[in-house]
Amino acid sequence: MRLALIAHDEKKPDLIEFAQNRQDDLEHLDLMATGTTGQRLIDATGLDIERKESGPLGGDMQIGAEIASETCHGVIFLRDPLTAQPHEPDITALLRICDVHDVPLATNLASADAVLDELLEQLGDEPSRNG
Ligand SMILES: O=C(CO)COP(=O)(O)O
Repeated sequence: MRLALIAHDEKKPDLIEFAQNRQDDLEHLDLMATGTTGQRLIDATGLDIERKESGPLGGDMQIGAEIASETCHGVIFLRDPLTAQPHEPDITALLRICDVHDVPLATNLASADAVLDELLEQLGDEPSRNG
């Protein structure tokens, strides 16, 4: 079961805190992330994460390609809704391809636990919340 983790700069601290709280569960999944998000998560948690390109350099599109190939089964993408992004078309395309393939997608912290729990359930694992 493969999960993609992505956060815009203003939301990276939230995603790091989420990953620390749910580290035991995240270790059961095959993780990937956009470049900077992935490095920040690796530094903070030591989780094994495949790093794609940085979002503005095509990382969102690489994750979108995995979704189209059905090799990515969930996405947690903490978007910054208050800051314009130069690669907005790529972001829109990623959100769209999740809908095309009916892939669970969380775009804020309130729904991130639900996406993670869904993937764990598909794996047959019980979620173990630390937080
Ligand atoms: O821009 C992003 C998603 O649209 C995230 O990219 P980084 O993880 O490289 O900051």
